[in-house]
Amino acid sequence: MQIEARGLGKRFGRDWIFRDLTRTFRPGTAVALLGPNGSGKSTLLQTLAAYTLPSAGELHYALGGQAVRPDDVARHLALCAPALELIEELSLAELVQFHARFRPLRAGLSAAQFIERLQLPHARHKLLRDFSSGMKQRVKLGLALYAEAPLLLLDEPTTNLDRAGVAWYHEHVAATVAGRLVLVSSNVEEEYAFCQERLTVTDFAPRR
Ligand SMILES: Nc1ncnc2c1ncn2[C@@H]1O[C@H](COP(=O)(O)OP(=O)(O)OP(=O)(O)O)[C@@H](O)[C@H]1O
Repeated sequence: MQIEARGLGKRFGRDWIFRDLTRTFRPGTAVALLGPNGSGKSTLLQTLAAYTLPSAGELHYALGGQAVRPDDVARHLALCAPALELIEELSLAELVQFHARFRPLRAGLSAAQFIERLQLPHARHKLLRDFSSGMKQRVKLGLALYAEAPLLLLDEPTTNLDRAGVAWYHEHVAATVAGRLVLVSSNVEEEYAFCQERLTVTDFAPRR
């Protein structure tokens, strides 16, 4: 997926979060969206993902050289974000099966192999509501990383992960990012260290 932002701006009420952002995000690139708490990283991520409308400027999307309408971008993206809820009433095996109906796993990857990659085979019949917060985060990340989607959005991806979980994240990011456009919203160096490009949201904050 390629995203071209021209003069992009977003405001809530009278407050501009960012303005005049012009940049092309190319496939095969990982971009870290940086800035302090409340600076607008998640808002920028959501705007680029066409989850929320920009207040100014234009966004153009393309896949394999073909234009993609903003309304259709959701079909091509995989997202892991703190606000994203898992269906707590399902077991892990049920969740993976359900999720794959809407966002298929990468070609050739079975549900059983996917659960192995999560290193959670012992928990396959456990209900999500009984998972620890770190286990849930690993599931959320895995579903995004191993989805067949050319746009990968990671918002604070190592939230709730311990050292082993962070090592797991690094290994599986390295295995899945090739060829995709990856946007990582973060304040934690180790979760975006793999990104070739950086964008600091406050560089586009209007002076108050
Ligand atoms: N729906 C909304 N309505 C009004 N203001 C909002 C809305 N969403 C976000 N904001 C405001 O926009 C600003 C940027 O918020 P955002 O969550 O994008 O920051 P962030 O850089 O991701 O923060 P953090 O590092 O704390 O996650 C904040 O001042 C926030 O209060």
